[in-house]
Amino acid sequence: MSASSLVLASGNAGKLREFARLLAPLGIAPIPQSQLGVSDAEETGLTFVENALIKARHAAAITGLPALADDSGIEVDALDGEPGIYSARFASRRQQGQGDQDNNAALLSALEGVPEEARTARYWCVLVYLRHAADPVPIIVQASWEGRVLTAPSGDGGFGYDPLFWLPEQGMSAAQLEASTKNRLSHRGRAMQQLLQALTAASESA
Ligand SMILES: O=c1nc[nH]c2c1ncn2[C@H]1C[C@H](O)[C@@H](COP(=O)(O)OP(=O)(O)OP(=O)(O)O)O1
Ligand SMILES: [Mg+2]
Repeated sequence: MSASSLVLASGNAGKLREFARLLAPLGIAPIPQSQLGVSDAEETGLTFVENALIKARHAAAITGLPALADDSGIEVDALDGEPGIYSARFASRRQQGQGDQDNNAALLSALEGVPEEARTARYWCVLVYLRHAADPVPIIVQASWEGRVLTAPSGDGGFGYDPLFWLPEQGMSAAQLEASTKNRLSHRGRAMQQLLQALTAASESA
C-alpha cells in the first residue's frame, strides 16, 4: 500500500475514522472517496465480497488510484442471518426510515420478545484492496466479531449498530469501547491486520 495515494471507497464517516486510526501508524492517510468526487456505488452484490469489490473497483476506476473498500454488516441468528449484507438498508427496506438510528430501532423491533441468550450475532467485515480498477488479483480478507444484541442502546462511541452490540467478554457495548480497543478487537481491525500481512507478503514475493 503506497503511503501517499490510496482512495478509501466508503462514504461512512464511522468507518473512515476507524481506517484513519488503523493506518496512521503506517504513515498512510487514505483519501475518502468523496474528496475525490466519487459518489457511492450501487451495492448490487449478494455477498460482502461482491459488494466490496464493486465499491473498490468503482473508486479505483474514477480516481486512477489504488482503492480499499469495506463491506460489512451484522448477522443476527434469531433473524436467520438478517440483516447481513442489507445492514445499512435494514430500516429502509422495512419502510422504517433510514440511517443508523432507524436501523437500530428496526433491529430492536425485529427482535422484540427474543430472550437474551437467543440474541447472538456477529459483525462481518470484508476488505478488498485493488491496485487499479482492472487488478485481476484483488486482495480479499474477512473477519467476524461475536456479540449479542442488547434490548436498549448503550454508549455513544463507534457508529452503526455499536450501541446495541454487547460484548460479553468486555462487559460493555461496542459503543462503550475506546476507539483503540475497538480497532484491536473488531471485525474491521482484525481484517485490516490480515490485509497488511497479505500486502507485506505480496511485496516480498514481487
Ligand atoms: O463496526 C461496526 N459497528 C457498527 N455497525 C457496523 C460496523 N461495521 C458495519 N456496521 C454496520 C453499519 C452499516 O449498517 C452496515 C455496513 O454497510 P456498508 O454498506 O458496508 O457500509 P455503508 O453503506 O455504511 O458505507 P459504504 O458502503 O460507503 O462503505 O453494517
Ligand atoms: Mg454501503
